Amino acid sequence: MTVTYDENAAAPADPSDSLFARACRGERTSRPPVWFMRQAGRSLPEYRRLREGVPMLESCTRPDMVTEITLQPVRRYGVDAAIFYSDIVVPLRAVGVDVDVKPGVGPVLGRPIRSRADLDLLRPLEPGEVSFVDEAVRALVGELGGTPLIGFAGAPFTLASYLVEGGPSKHHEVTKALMHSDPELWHELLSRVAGISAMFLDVQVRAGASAVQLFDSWAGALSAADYAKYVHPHSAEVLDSVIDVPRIHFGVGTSEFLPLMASAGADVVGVDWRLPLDEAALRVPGKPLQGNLDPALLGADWPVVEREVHRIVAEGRRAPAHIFNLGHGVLPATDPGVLARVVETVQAAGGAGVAGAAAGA
Ligand SMILES: Cc1c2[nH]c(c1CCC(=O)O)Cc1[nH]c(c(CCC(=O)O)c1C)Cc1[nH]c(c(CCC(=O)O)c1C)Cc1[nH]c(c(C)c1CCC(=O)O)C2
Repeated sequence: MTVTYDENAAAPADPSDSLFARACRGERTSRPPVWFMRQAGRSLPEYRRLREGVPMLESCTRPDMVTEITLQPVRRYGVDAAIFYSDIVVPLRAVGVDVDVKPGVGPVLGRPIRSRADLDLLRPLEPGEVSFVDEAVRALVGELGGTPLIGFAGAPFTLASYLVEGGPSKHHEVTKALMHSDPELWHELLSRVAGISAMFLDVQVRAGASAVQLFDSWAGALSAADYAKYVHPHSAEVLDSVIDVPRIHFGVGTSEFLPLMASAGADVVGVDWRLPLDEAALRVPGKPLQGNLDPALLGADWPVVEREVHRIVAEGRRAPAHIFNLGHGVLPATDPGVLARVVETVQAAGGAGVAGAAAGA
């Protein structure tokens, strides 16, 4: 026994040596790194206190608030990565789109974008228009030390759905009608949104983010054929533009076209709770996977949650590498105590302390 590297010991000083970064590169780790989508936010009392009286999108423009909110779950849970606190519509608002986030609803537009004339509203994002992002990322990278910071953006389809529908939509019917009736307008719209998302990621990466995640939360509303034709090229444009850091590509309900999500340019493929990770590993061979505990199950009795965590850790071993996460974001009513126990359980999995041999390091 010469290997002494303990993966549960204090994080290494360089985020690129972290367990999370190694898993992103496809290295097999002794236990999965763990973080949660929406780990910052309403499930945390300290978040609710800090946000009191400050509108969501305003909080995103205040680097002191962004920094504190991003750090809150890292302190509380000891997760293996931080995710930058912001929102997918922040860069849209920065270019002048009249969008707000309504509590309990989501992003809502003053006026939906549906015609060629409306496209003028979607001009390219200048980095200076989101200087508050640059500032907050730099502050965070300093505070986080060896813990990696994940930057993110909304994928073109998910953002376009909000823009075209004017708000959250169950069936995305106006969006789909536009996509099929006027493909030329559709592609121009997605290409503009892709440029904005790519620049939003670029700002975060240049400021020091260690990885990025592209969220295509509503892509699962599409058929594989429509995804391939109308969306894939634009998501690929965003992912291809990212330099030097790992790219996680996540969608909800996208199990039927997981290989397309991978081929759009993902280093890591995010999987929701519908598809077991061992099955996902067969669909995207060679790709590290991220996921996939059903966030709704966090409300079940602890033995249920614990069994699910163990199942997911075991199934994740069928992939080259696994990053433990939920299958979608933390729900606001989630008990933070349960998330803390999930982190503990994942971090104790896989023979903590005897990391080297199992990690094949
Ligand atoms: C679709 C989407 C949005 N925003 C986002 C997505 C993609 C991920 C997903 O599918 O969940 C991305 C997002 N939004 C937020 C983050 C921060 C980082 C994190 O994950 O912790 C991230 C990564 C903060 C937020 N974004 C939002 C909150 C809640 C705001 C509040 O405190 O009221 C947070 C913490 C608001 C928001 N913004 C959006 C919705 C649907 C909502 C919820 C509206 C509601 O139910 O009140 C759009």
